[in-house]
Amino acid sequence: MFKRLSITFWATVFVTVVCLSLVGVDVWRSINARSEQLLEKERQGANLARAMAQQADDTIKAADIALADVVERIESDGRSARALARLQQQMQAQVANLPQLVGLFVYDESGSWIVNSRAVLSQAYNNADREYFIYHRTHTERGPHVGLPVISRSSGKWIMPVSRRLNKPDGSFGGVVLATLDIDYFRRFYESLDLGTRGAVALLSNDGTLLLRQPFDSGRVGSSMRDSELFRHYAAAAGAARTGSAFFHSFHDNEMRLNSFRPLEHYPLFVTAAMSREEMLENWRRDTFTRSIGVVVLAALLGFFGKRLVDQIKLRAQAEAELRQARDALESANHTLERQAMSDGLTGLANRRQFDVTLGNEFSRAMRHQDTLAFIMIDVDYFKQYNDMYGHSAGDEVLRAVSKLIRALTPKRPGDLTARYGGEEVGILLPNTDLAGAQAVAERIREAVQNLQMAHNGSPFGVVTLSAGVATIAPQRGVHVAGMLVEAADKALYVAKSAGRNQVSLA
Ligand SMILES: Nc1nc2c(ncn2[C@@H]2O[C@H](COP(=O)(O)OP(=O)(O)OP(=O)(O)O)[C@@H](O)[C@H]2O)c(=O)[nH]1
Repeated sequence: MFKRLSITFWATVFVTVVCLSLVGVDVWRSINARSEQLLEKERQGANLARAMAQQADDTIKAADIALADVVERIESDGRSARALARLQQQMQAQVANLPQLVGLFVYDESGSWIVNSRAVLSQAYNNADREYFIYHRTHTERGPHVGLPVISRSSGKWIMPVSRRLNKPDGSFGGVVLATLDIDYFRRFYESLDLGTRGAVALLSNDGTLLLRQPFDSGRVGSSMRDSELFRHYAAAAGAARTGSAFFHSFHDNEMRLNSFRPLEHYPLFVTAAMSREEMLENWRRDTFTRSIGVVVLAALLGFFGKRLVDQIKLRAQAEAELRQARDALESANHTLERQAMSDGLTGLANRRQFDVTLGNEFSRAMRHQDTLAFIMIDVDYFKQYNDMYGHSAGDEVLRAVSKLIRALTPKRPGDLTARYGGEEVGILLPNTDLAGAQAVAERIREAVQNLQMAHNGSPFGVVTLSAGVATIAPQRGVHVAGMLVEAADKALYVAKSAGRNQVSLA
């Protein structure tokens, strides 16, 4: 089946396959590069989330340790002026040691300052209305509480409150110990993270309240994100599944981002590092676009030159087919010419030239193989009279009819040859034939012609007859030549004519 398809078909298939492969490989490479890029960004996001969670955990933990210490001292040393003075110094030292701490404060059960790290006690501020104060007054748990960021009444800065409850000796509410963390401390850290220009990070409580977001927007602090895709996903997960990455539309600006989220180890909070999908794929898009243009141009060039190549092949194939046709026509014309050159136009028998060539060849062969070569010379009787009586054309007809008969009755072995030897003479060459065999052939022909009963009033027989002379030779090198065989047959023919015609005579 394949053999029947032309070379141009295969060339077209080849060029098409090469072009499609080029485009296919590039598409495949692009898809792979995209997956790689996303995977790389996912890894980067996970690392950022880990760093953020660690930083938040460490920052809060350090403040919380200070708080626990203060709680322990007040509850064991009491609230005497001396004890508070000593505590104040210690608190001051703690704040100086921890850069994230803005201040440490102790409030009594009414929300008024008892002692703080600043050494200034103003009664102008009362924090009984703060969320963390209300929380501790209404909750008996002794653990730390991370509150919503607020603007500090004493410093005017954004701070994040971390607090613990103070108990009186009877276990009733005795006030609050508060550490205020500098929001700028978090923001500086978040700014150092590489999230691209459209990235965002956030610190949230496990109940879906936004504590802090970068880019910072004071209006969003404390807002609920319970309806966000991120929080719904996080809240539905449990255990190790709370650490992961997924694409979500931003709750704030609807941008599609890859969010890498992770809970804090010691506090009911979690962080998320989010990178814009558009931005993540920007490099990949640019790269793919440039490369695709290159590939398309390359494929177009390949296609263009491939088409030209196919056209050239087509033209060549056409030219070759035409050449083959011309060659075949020439060969057939040559064969015809050859045949015409070697045969006689009137009788269709071999002509004298072919006879001479064949005689030479067969004579040599007989000499080599020490075979006998026979020759019969046939001549139509009283043919001059026939021509004179019936006309030359009728004479030609007789020659044709006689030749046809002779050819039909001559053996068809290789080397046997019937040729028009002269005007109305026909010669039959019979290799490897003895005298008796050749005589039988001659006699059969003579009889058959006579039996044709072609009227010939110029002949004493009344019909066209012929005479034949038969000769054979077993050629020997240096003794015989081919002409001797013809000569002997000719002589025998003369004898047949002299003896009255319509007979076969042997040499
Ligand atoms: N129609 C025709 N006549 C031919 C052709 N070739 C030779 N002849 C004639 O054949 C005749 C041969 O005559 P001759 O050689 O005298 O012998 P004949 O008349 O046949 O007498 P015998 O051979 O002695 O019986 C001549 O008249 C030639 O013109 C030919 O191609 N066509």
